[in-house]
Amino acid sequence: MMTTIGCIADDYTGGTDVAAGLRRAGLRVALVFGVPTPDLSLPPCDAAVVAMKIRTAPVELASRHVATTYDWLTSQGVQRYYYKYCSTFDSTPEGNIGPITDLLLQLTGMQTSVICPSSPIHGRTVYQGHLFVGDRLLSESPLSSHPLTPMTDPDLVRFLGRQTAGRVALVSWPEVATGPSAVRDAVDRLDRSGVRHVVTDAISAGDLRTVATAMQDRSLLTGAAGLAEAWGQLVHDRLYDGEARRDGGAPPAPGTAGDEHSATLEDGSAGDTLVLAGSCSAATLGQVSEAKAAFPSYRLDPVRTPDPAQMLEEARAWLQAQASGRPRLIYSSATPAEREAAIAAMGSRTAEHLEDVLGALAVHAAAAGTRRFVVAGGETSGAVVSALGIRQVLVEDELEAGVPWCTTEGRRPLRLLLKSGNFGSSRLLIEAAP
Ligand SMILES: Nc1ncnc2c1ncn2[C@@H]1O[C@H](COP(=O)(O)OP(=O)(O)OP(=O)(O)O)[C@@H](O)[C@H]1O
Ligand SMILES: O=C(O)[C@@H](O)C(=O)CO
Repeated sequence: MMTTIGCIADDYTGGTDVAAGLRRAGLRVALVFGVPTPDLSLPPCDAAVVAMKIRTAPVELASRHVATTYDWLTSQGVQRYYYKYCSTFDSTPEGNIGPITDLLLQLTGMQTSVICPSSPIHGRTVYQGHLFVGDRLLSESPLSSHPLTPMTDPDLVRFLGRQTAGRVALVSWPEVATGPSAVRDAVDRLDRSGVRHVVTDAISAGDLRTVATAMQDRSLLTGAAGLAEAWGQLVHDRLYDGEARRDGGAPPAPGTAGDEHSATLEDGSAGDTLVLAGSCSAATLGQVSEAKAAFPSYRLDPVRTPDPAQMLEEARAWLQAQASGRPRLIYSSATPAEREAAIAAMGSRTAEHLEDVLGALAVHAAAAGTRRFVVAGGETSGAVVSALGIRQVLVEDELEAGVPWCTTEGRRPLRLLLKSGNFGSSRLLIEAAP
């Protein structure tokens, strides 16, 4: 079986989100965490997602990781590439969306790419080049106070223009509404005039389908999970001509069936769930507040304990004192004012320290027998998954849109739910930890 789409996601929850979208499109999806090493090979799948931790990495480092990943995907037979960034375009004026797209254009030999973060299933839409979160402009949404990538400019053409030397232009909604050939003609025209990045409006799943149809034969598309799902549907229809979309379709693990994995875990340790929250998004803060009322919780508070080693020690002692077989929550999630106080107490590396502490706590819990981990936040998920040494997972059912369960291979699999900061209903953490 040929792997048709190779997707490079710039953070771990972005990886699970896009894997869920491709799976929803009916494709068999493999999900790899971190820069793949040459010894790693893909299981049979239609689409492969490599989830990386490069959203806020220095441009040079992120570019190196992407080039290595691109080569690896190519060595696995991939011929079409998707660069998945956040549906809220999380990045800084320095990068990395512009520089990484430029690099992938160069590697694929393409002149232009579409830039389409629209993901209506999550309430993200792009109109006249402006990114909306629900009914608010990006700059008026809670993303404007994100701890790592505060998004204060909703104009994607202008904002991306700061990240790249390439020309950026817009294909606006009236052209998208006209249909795939109008979009194709508009992009071709811009292509000929030297434009490298074409922001495309899209306010509905139908618009994404139009953009995907127009661009489906290109070697490189970029966007959030929405465009990937639309592209995945076209690929599915081509690969499985006339077949109904299968419900999911994770690739089978060598020697075991995914369902057996789930059954073992559900039988033995469903209650023994550790919830780790590092996301400070509005959605996560609401979910943490509900979860705190439902099961034992512990707050990592840099103001109370500014020394990271001591913070880890105290949290580990708390964890050890909890009865096993019950959900537990450890969180650093905080409001903007609390974060400011945290940074004043712990210093400029506060975010990194907190990620490290949460990762170390996951390792500690796994050694003590916990098999289910629920993690809130992309960077936080990256830290936890790396600390646990997880390289590859099967993508299974979504608990909520864009939040799928993932299962590791092997005799004692771990179940992971990696939740994007802004995703999910207020009860998501409770639903995830029965
Ligand atoms: N109390 C705190 N003070 C300062 N920084 C914090 C605090 N708690 C968490 N952080 C940091 O904030 C960052 C949150 O980013 P993360 O990607 O995990 O969540 P998110 O951005 O909401 O999620 P996503 O990327 O999925 O949208 C992490 O680096 C985390 O360590
Ligand atoms: O696109 C999104 O909003 C998410 O998949 C994400 O990238 C969160 O980090």
